Amino acid sequence: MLPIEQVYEKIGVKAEHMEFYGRYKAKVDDSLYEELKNKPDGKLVLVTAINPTPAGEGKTTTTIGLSQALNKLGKKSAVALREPSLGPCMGVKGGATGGGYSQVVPMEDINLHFTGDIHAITCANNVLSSIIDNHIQQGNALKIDTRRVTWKRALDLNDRALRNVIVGLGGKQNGFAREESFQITVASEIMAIVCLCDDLKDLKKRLGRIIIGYNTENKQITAKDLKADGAMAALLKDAIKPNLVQTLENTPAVIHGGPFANIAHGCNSIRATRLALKLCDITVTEAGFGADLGAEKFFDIKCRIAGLKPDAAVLVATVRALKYNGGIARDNLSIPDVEAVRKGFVNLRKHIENLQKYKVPVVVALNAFTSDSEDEISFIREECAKAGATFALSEVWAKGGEGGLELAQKVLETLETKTSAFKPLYENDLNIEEKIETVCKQIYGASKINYDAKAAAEIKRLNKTSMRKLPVCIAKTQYSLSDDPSLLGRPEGFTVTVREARPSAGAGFIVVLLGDIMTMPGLPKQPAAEVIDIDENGNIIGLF
Ligand SMILES: Nc1ncnc2c1ncn2[C@@H]1O[C@H](COP(=O)(O)OP(=O)(O)O)[C@@H](O)[C@H]1O
Ligand SMILES: O=COP(=O)(O)O
Ligand SMILES: [Mg+2]
Repeated sequence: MLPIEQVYEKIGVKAEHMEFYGRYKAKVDDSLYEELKNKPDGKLVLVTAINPTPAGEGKTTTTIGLSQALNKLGKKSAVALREPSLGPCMGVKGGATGGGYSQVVPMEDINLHFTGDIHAITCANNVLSSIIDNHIQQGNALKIDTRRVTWKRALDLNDRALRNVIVGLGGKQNGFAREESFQITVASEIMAIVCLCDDLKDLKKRLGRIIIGYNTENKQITAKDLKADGAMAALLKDAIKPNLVQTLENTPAVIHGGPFANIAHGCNSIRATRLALKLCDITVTEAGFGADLGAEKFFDIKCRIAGLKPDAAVLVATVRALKYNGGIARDNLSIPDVEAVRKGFVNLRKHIENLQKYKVPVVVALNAFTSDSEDEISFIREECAKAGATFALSEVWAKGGEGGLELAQKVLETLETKTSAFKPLYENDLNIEEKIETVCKQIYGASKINYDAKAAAEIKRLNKTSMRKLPVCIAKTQYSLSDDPSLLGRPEGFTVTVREARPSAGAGFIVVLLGDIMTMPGLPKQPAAEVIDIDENGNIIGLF
């Protein structure tokens, strides 16, 4: 690693703009963006993927490798990534710093506590919870209905035992007993607000707008009603500043905000992306899980709110995920099987069609695994050609930037020869059901949408308020285009069920939960935590 100021001096960032967190990490405050804001933006490339296996298909790895390759070709390129959550780190997927020779470093720091942003977001979330319960204990002047507190406590871990708890037990001195639920911090509305706010002033306004629940006269109660917005903003003073680190090839990596894309909007912060666009020719960013989740939310929420216009999209596919979508069990995904690849190819084709609906040029990147066979790779290359999709084989995991030259050249060609006519999928003036229907039918391929009674009533109520014009943020399984994780490939003619709808008035979208999606994941049978350790020299081992 190079001392972090040496990495950023190359793209014009002076040390005086940087707040150092050791030699290899820094934060940057608004003064740098203020100096650069009249500069023209560089190009914006989104990296998304087909529906993944539980291990993930290499979007973050490809994002990093592509940017390294673009730098090798003499372009000034940076990555804009999300921060890892401790949930997956200790759970199934592990960290979120890429892999192989395409990683951001120092990976142990970034994957664990980084610069404390997610801890600060957890505290801001929970100071609001403590103020709510204290308000009720101290006479409840706002007449908060303790059965209708919608605000949840947060913790950045996978802990199913916290999904449904009771707080306030133990008698009068401990407050009023009520049902409570924890969500993982990356699903918190505070995380979304940090990712979508323009600056400190906007952050505070958004925090004040958070709806924490309703009172006994059915009036919605906000964080501002409880005078909590100031303290929350104070706790987030540093968390709203983007983090600067580097890749294994010493190229710039701006990392900030960490919402998942299944239970939240899945994109890194607007502030980090805007900054990267001023600092370099090509910003490569990513959005979580498959294009039905991360890319849809990147386009219809982040780009809409920020006025960003993506210039190209890289759609990551893997032989293993195509076979998984072709019906092969997880344990057999390394066995060559062109027939299974052919069957699963329908998923890739659907995502190509979906991305074309946003009028953004697409490049398919096949993220090569050592277990891939020549026949499987050739089949995918030929089928992409038949589908008229630009294709590149990416070996960035095994070779770093060197392995991404074909992909970088295809992306550069696309940027030079194809124009993006990006447009969100739906207009703000549709009502909430119409927005849900547009995404579910056009992107997922659903033929019918069912609404649980409670969700239908809440949507009916929201349509009568100014929140009718907000975009929807659909939470559903990442494994299937539908809301049923067992329906792989390209399911058609299916029905999805809206279980819950709730306003994130601060973030500026309506959260819509489909199927059995939960906002507090659980740990698996063998959590990654079991293989993480620290040796006598203080080196962390087992983190991946
Ligand atoms: N080509 C590859 N070969 C082997 N492992 C890979 C490859 N690409 C990614 N991985 C690993 O797969 C996991 C998921 O990669 P990641 O880039 O985090 O995917 P995503 O961002 O799509 O979830 C990581 O552990 C990463 O190291
Ligand atoms: O929200 C999920 O992000 P990844 O797909 O990068 O794990
Ligand atoms: Mg990722």
